[in-house]
Amino acid sequence: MTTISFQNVWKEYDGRVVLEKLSLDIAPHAFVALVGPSGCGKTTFLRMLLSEETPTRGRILVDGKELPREPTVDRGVVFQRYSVFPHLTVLENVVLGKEFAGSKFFGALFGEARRKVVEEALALLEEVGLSASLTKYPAQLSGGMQQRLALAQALITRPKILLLDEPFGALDPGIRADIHELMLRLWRETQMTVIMVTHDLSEAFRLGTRVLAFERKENSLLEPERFGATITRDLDVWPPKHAPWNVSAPRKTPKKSS
Ligand SMILES: Nc1ncnc2c1ncn2[C@@H]1O[C@H](COP(=O)(O)OP(=O)(O)OP(=O)(O)O)[C@@H](O)[C@H]1O
Repeated sequence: MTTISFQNVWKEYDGRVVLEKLSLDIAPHAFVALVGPSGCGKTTFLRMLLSEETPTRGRILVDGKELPREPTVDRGVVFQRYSVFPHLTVLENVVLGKEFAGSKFFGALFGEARRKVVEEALALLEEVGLSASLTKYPAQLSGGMQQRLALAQALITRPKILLLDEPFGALDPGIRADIHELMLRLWRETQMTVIMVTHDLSEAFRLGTRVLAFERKENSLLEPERFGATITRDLDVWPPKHAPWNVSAPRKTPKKSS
């Protein structure tokens, strides 16, 4: 079980404050949804958790230890415009995700080990609805299918922390609802902590156990670069999604008002 702690974290670019005074503890196995206006620093928050960016001030601790300086396979990510490997087929892309995780030196898997990974990849690809496209290349897939592939590639390593930057925004509503179910099932079946950026509030509450809103609290007309965004709302979502009685709760589709 993984705990994440932000201790007075600030992020500035060339003296421009993007994020400020971020202090929060994320409980083990949380599913945190981040919402906020465009440009308020949500992706920057994820990139700091991935070690693609470092805080200008403050500390980020995972299980009580400072984050490693480099990205590691126990932190998976799916970005909105994630590029899978164009020269590999759908199946090869997912298998490669596991091969990266299996060897520090990116060694290929052979024999029984490879057979098991291929089986796992096939099962995951079926869950994301790509079974009929195993031998296709990413350029032959729609944008939505490419995102499902990116998700399968990230999930096959069963990361301890999964970071999602609007991964479902491009999917059509039917597939999106199916992937929501898949995402919740995978999250429940593992100890994974998920942190997801979304612009869709209903998605935030549908998937999240906790919803964080980022916003700039103060603005200065004379010094527009002086203030960054911080957490302005921090809501626990009810009912708790960990509860066994909520696991197969039917989803209610809101009726459109005419
Ligand atoms: N490497 C960088 N160098 C300079 N400025 C950057 C860098 N990365 C991000 N920024 C700036 O930081 C601010 C926050 O960017 P970020 O992408 O984190 O916002 P966001 O909330 O994810 O936006 P959106 O919802 O539109 O995706 C933006 O003004 C952006 O221009």
